[in-house]
Amino acid sequence: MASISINCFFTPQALARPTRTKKIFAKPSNVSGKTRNPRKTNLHREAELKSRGGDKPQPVSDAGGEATTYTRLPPREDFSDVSLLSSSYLNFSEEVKLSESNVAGVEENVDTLGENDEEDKEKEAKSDDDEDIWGNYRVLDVFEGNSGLIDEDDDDYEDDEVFEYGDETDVEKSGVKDGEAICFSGEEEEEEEQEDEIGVKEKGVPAVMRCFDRAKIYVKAGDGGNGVVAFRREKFVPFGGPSGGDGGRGGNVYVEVDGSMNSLLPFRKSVHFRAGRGEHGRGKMQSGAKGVDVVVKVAPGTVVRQAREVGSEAVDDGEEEKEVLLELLHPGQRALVLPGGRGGRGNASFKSGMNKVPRIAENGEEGPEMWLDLELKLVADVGIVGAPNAGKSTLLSVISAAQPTIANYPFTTLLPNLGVVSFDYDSTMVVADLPGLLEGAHRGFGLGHEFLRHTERCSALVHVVDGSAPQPELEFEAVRLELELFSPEIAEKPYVVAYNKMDLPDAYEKWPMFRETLRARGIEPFCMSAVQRDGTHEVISSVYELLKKYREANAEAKGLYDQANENLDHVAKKIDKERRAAINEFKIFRDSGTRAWHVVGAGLQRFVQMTNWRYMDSDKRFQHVLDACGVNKSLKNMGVKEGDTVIVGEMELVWHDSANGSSRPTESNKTSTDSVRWPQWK
Ligand SMILES: Nc1nc2c(ncn2[C@@H]2O[C@H](COP(=O)(O)OP(=O)(O)OP(=O)(O)O)[C@@H](O)[C@H]2O)c(=O)[nH]1
Ligand SMILES: [Mg+2]
Repeated sequence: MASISINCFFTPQALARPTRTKKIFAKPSNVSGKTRNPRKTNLHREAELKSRGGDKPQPVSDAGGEATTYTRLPPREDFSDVSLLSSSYLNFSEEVKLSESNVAGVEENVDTLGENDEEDKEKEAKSDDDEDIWGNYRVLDVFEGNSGLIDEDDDDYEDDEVFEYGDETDVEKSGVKDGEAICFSGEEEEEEEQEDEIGVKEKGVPAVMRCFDRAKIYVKAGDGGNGVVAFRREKFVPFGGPSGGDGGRGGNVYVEVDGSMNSLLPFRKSVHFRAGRGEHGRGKMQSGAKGVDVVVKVAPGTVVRQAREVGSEAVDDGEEEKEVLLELLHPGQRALVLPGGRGGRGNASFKSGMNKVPRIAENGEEGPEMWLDLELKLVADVGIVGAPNAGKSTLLSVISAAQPTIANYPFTTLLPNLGVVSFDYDSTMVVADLPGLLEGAHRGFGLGHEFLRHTERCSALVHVVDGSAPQPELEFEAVRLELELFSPEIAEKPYVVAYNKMDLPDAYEKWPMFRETLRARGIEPFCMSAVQRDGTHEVISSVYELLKKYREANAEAKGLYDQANENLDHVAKKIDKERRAAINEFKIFRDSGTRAWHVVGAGLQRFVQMTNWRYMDSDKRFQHVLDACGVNKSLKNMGVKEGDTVIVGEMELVWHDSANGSSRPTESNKTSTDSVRWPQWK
């Protein structure tokens, strides 16, 4: 702490604010507001200098240059917004089970839900930040007796008024009870965007049919609970020492494969998944409980990618690179996607030989958040492809217990149907009946294109040809060509050709010709009448043989694949690593528009977020850390001047040069705006 008295001080200006109401609630994250977000002003940055090595020596300010003081600017937001506080009871927790009820009735709900309702719900959810307020309030209670330094003025009562958020009506309205994870339903802004993205291809398809195999969801891990400052007070135990417990860890977000799901349709209703936040620490060395995890259930065959944040200012260049995070194929597979935020340390953790009475505690770390793109690729062994109306669904209905819609017009099948074909007790295969393919399908004509990617996972294909078509050979060629154009990998898969509708005289007559044409190409076609169940067994036996060969050939590779994917927590590990960046890795920019200095670094940002400004020692620690990690020095080298705005993480401060070394806030400032209820720092 010696460096503080010599050099720089960051003194939250909130200390100089006339009432203590806002001071108590002031959160650094709210101080800078959205427009102050350093990331958003990157475009206007004039200079970019790295903290180490790349610093350009700049003339140091004349005024003093020795001692400096930072002063925090007052927050702009109104913290007495009762609507925000109303949801501070929300405890997000418990597993999210995507029940069937989510699926049912989507069609009606999607159209009728008002946008305003959704916005309101989103606001309520976002205000879970206000749990800090709740936590702080409880901390204050602990120290009610030590209030020698407290202003019991009217403002305090205002505080209390603000805290009358036991208005459970709002909570009830939101439909969220304690111990429940939160999912919002209906059409969302991001959902609209999602539809826009694929709307071009899927124009004319009913809303409920769209996106069933693609979804965009928002996941957020729970914030850590706050640590508290407390001291042991007991009869006959003088100087009991610090006893503030640590906050609990926030809940994790998992993605798990649910074997009973076969589409991503439930995500049209439920987009947001938030894990519960950790409980705050308490006196008597009691640590807070861990937040409850959220498990997002997906269908087997779901590919998870990181999505571009909805509303982000990133230039949308259409096919932006999306990293595949996970491929979840087998029921029961579970991946940790987002780890919960760390709990803040209580003052017991800060006890040291030098400081036996620490009056400092940390906020819990904010849980990471992310938008995820989910894409479902069916895990079928065999795919039935062919032109529209060829009899694909009829074939599936005959060989399995599936009951797809069958009708005498093209595009009866809009979504793939799955059926299980069993020859014996242990010889089964999953067969998918796909929507018909048209010429130009690879360019997006018709419906089949959207679903062709499902065949990427199939081991073999059955190509059904409509024998009653004017020229079955041409129809066969056209579909083959589409497959090849869409993906050479699909075209290389082993396949069986089934010439259908042999019961019709027309088809029967064309059969010899068709067979000869294909034989000339080295393909031995099968003929059948799906309606009459003639010849279907041969077709299916033949494709099963292909499948067996494929399975045998891939048995070894599959074993290796499963082993490699046993631990699916790599996403969380990566995120954790990014968040735990060293505190002395930062960059300093100067915004050309606002002329503010931005100090940007993941480690620093996390430090600022976890600093609880209500405790006096936090200021000291903050200044000490900024000094120790070289921020002050770098700023001075770059030519920061008296009165300049400096934004560190999400904290906005004003740089003050001072001629004398003791530029702490005056005593009067401290007492008039004091907000702490424990022994004053001397
Ligand atoms: N006569 C006769 N009609 C058949 C046969 N197989 C299917 N059909 C008829 O052909 C029509 C289309 O059958 P679907 O099974 O719906 O054809 P599909 O290939 O699934 O068609 P889409 O889903 O639209 O691509 C229906 O009217 C069936 O009854 C058959 O072997 N003989
Ligand atoms: Mg069909």
